Amino acid sequence: MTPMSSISFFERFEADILSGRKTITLRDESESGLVPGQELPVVTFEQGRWFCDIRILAVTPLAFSELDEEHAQAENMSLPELKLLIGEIYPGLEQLYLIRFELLQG
Ligand SMILES: CC(=O)Nc1ccn([C@@H]2O[C@H](CO)[C@@H](O)[C@H]2O)c(=O)n1
Repeated sequence: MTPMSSISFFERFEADILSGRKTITLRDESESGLVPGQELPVVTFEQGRWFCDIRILAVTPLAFSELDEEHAQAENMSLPELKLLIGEIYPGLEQLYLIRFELLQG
């Protein structure tokens, strides 16, 4: 599988990522090949516009049913909001991957 050379986020999460309020993302298997220690550029999903670089800290399988308050807090939202959002992005998908990351400075 070709390694991912960038990761995209919906533009509406840009401010949360840049402020350090959002430190995880939940993705499907197609984006689970990231490796701890890997540094990569972050672009908007809508325009492909670069807005920061991140370092991957961990990639862990996580079932939708295991989502808890701690995950929601790391997403800077409530648990019901997070579950609704995941259900919209990945309808019916149980097997998610939790990707922890840190923001790299300038
Ligand atoms: C193409 C594609 O899937 N793009 C995605 C997928 C997910 N996410 C965010 O990650 C968290 C958990 O899913 C939530 O904050 C989501 O909004 C995102 O920004 N962009």
